Amino acid sequence: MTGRVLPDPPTLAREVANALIQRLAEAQAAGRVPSVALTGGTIATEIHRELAELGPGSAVQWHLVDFWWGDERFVPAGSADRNDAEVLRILADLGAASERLHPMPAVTVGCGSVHQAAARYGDELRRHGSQPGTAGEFEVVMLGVGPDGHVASLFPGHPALDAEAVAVGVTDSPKPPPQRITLTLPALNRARAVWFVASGTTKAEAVAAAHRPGPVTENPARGVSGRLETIWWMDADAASLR
Ligand SMILES: O=C1O[C@H](COP(=O)(O)O)[C@@H](O)[C@H](O)[C@H]1O
Repeated sequence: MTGRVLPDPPTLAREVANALIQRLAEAQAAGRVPSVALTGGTIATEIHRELAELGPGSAVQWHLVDFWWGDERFVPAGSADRNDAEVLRILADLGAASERLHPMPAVTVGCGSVHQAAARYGDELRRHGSQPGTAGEFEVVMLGVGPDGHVASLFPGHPALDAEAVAVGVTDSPKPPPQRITLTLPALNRARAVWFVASGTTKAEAVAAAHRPGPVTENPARGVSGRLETIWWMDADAASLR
């Protein structure tokens, strides 16, 4: 596990966006079509805005990247509550291929329950992973961290932490909105690299706890790591209690 500490949120966001661009370009140069799992959250929003600035003219072929989400709020498409609300437009502007954008299902008339929607997303990810030419794993999983140590929509003490399916529905998220879809620990752990992103003093205790050994159910961030790399990207405030 590696820690990268940047002085403040803007510097952190720029550094992570630059690193992601570099990682995607390297993966493409090595002949891979990388899959990235995006996250929601305060610092993630800033990272996405930096991608919008730095992405054009970079070495990344944006139409040859698959974008997935680690979790999503099960609300109507376009709702400001959705993790994909702003970044979908940013990715489209960068030239991402519409068939390589994989937003989690939104609430629509007749869409079924959040559990059915989660199962559909899991099927989509499994189908993609079994296609020839795909490694079936994420190049990078990005994860914001809640003040309670939640990652994606995997909350402390929640039964979803024990799920073995690829994605599950959550109906009782302690953080609103209550209905969410989340990738599970086994799915998030199918990653070459896991990058946690955390900023601000409200995250400091959760970040420190994630670095201590202990039960995953107390701090879900403890349960995720990359096969080749796990990086904690933090600003100085988030890193202050490590
Ligand atoms: O609800 C969520 O919260 C976390 C962290 O968000 P933040 O605003 O406290 O940084 C986020 O990572 C997750 O994707 C999201 O659904």
